[in-house]
Amino acid sequence: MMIQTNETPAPHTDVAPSLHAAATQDQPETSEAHALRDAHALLGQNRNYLEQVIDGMPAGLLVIDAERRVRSMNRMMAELIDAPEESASAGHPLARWLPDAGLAARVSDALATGMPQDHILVSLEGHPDGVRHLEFNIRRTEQAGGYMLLLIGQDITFRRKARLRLQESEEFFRLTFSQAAVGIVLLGPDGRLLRVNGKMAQILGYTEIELLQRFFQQLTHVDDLPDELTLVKRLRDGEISDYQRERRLLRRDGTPIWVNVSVSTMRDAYGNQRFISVVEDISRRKGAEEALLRVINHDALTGLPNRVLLQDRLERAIAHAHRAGSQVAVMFIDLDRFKHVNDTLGHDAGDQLIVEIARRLAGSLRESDTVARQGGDEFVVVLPEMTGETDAARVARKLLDNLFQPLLLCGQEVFPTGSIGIAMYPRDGTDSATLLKCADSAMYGSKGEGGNGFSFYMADMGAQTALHLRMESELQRALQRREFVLHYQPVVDIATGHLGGVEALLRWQPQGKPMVSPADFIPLAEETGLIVPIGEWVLETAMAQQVAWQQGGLPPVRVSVNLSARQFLGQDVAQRVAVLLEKTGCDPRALTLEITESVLMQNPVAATATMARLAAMGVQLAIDDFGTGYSSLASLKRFPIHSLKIDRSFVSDLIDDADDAAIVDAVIGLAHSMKLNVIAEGVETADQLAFLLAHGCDQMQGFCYSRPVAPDAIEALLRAAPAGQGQQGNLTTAA
Ligand SMILES: Nc1nc2c(ncn2[C@@H]2O[C@@H]3COP(=O)(O)O[C@H]4[C@@H](O)[C@H](n5cnc6c(=O)[nH]c(N)nc65)O[C@@H]4COP(=O)(O)O[C@H]3[C@H]2O)c(=O)[nH]1
Repeated sequence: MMIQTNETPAPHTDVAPSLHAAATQDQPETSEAHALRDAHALLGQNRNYLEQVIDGMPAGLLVIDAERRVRSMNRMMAELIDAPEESASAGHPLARWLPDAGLAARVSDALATGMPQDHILVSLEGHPDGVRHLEFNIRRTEQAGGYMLLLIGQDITFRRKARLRLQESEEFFRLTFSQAAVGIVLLGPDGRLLRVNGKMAQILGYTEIELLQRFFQQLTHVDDLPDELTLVKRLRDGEISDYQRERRLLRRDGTPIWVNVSVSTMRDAYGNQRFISVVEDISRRKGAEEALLRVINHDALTGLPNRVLLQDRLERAIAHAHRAGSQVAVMFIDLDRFKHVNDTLGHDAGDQLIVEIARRLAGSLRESDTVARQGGDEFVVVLPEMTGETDAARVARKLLDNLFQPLLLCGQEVFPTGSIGIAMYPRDGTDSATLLKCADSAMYGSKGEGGNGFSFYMADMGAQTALHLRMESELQRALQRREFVLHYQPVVDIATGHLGGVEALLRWQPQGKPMVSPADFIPLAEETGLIVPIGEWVLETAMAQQVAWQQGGLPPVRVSVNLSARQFLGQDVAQRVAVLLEKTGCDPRALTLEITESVLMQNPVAATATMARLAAMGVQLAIDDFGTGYSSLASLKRFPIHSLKIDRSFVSDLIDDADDAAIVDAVIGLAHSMKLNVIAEGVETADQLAFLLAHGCDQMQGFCYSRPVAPDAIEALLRAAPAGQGQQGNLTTAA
């Protein structure tokens, strides 16, 4: 640095030799000269010192005169403005090194006003490291009557870049925070929301301001709150530094929304503990997951849990009961005659019925109970926390009552009923598979008792189920092996004792085994659907027999055939009968079809239509087991029937029970008023016969006349007494 002073324009180096020369002459030095020499020496020292200080300054210093010419600059300034040697730059105009209009203007101001000029930014292009940013402060000094300006410059390139970068990153973070696709929340240790971004507000349906007045405790679903509070406490206590969970938060309208929250702990600039929570809306994924789970765990038709979910619920109920020392009831429910609905009214009606049954079952139970669709027309109910069988029986009764409500299917009124089997945990089993198996067996027990009821599992039911299964396959084989035969029971005109006809009754004679009663296998055949081919065989055989007797020269005999529920309601029976009449050549007027009263009442509309078609063909129709189905005689008016068969149970107590006698009497009277032929079943004694005769009953069947017998026994009877003119006889011994 060149220090230019006012006392002499010459550099100090010029002064020193002369002073030195004066001292070397052998002349005594005057005290003035001595003082002057000392002063010069001191001045030289000071100047050196000053030059060193100025050159060592961490700032650049540049001195210009009033003409804006560079008078001097320190080394730092030379470096900053990329000027050559200090001396080489002296005398050059300032603009040569700092061609900046802003600086020039401030220089003018400083010269003109003497006011300090600060924070003047100058950017110099062309530096090998890129643009260099300098900050100048200007001070005016007076020297030798003129003004000089001191320009103090600092390289702020790095600081400026750093600030720019800081600004950029602040802006970046501000944008990231406000425009992030995830919700971001800053929380205080008490759970108060201190900052939230727009996405968070959007997820929850609040404004950002509204959220800032809330605590996370208010925004968390009650089911998730305990876990959340535990985790926040652990964060606060420093046990963990972050956590991540799937949670339900509450939207402004109170609806829950699934989110994924990642919470971590941090300290703010003042050292306060804060939690930063990143919240991601996962409701769509959860929705898809839940939809998938529903598909996996629920029955598509009814929306009820399926067997997968049932298994889970049952196991939970068992585990809970195990802990609580309570009981669980498992109910297996099977609809009675469901296949019949499917067959007669079609699958849509079947589906409709299943949906309605599901609704009724679910509506009869508490939320803690489970009703699942096991498949087809089978449902399973799990009742946790039972105190015993009485509890379970009460629910079963309620279920049956609620099922048995009229339902319109394809314009027809249907009264659904079901059979319920009940197994109890822990008495009948301690695992889900055993309990389900027991309930299933018990259900078969209930079916065997005629349906529309419930049975508890009993230890030997497993054996019964196995027996049923065996019989089912044996029945199937029986048809192929021709193990079925028909026996015929005479129907006698009471007044004359003449043979009025015969009833065909099925017998199963398995090879090498005792004969099986139809009462033992018809319900099973009905349940499994085997009754359809078996019934078809019966019809065809009975018709063929009727024709054979007639072709054998015997007088025409009326043959009655029993039609099962499934046969009558489940297939186009009129069409089948027509085909068989045609095939066998049987006269329709010689055929009576017997339908039980309960079958008629199951679906009166369909029954009327079928009966009308049969009657139009000339076939006669009889109501079997009358009195057991609770229908009134008046309700039979609409059916085109010819005969009424009074159930055996009324006839058997006729003599001892005045009520039964009154009923039989009333039935005979009313039936006659409706021009119906009355047949009494199961007449075993002469007293019963006498009563019936006295009360005008038309016909009878019973052991007192004949048991059901093989066809040749009937043939013998017919030969002895032609139909219509038959004589009283006793064929009982032939049975
Ligand atoms: N105790 C007593 N019983 C008498 C007397 N007279 C007749 N019986 C019995 O009463 C039943 C009358 O037939 P059902 O009421 O139609 O009752 C029938 C009928 O509902 C059904 N069934 C029999 N054959 C067929 C058939 O071919 N098709 C269908 N669908 N069901 C049949 O099986 C039931 C029982 O048939 P079965 O065992 O042959 O029993 C017959 C017959 O043997 C009597 O004086 N005293």
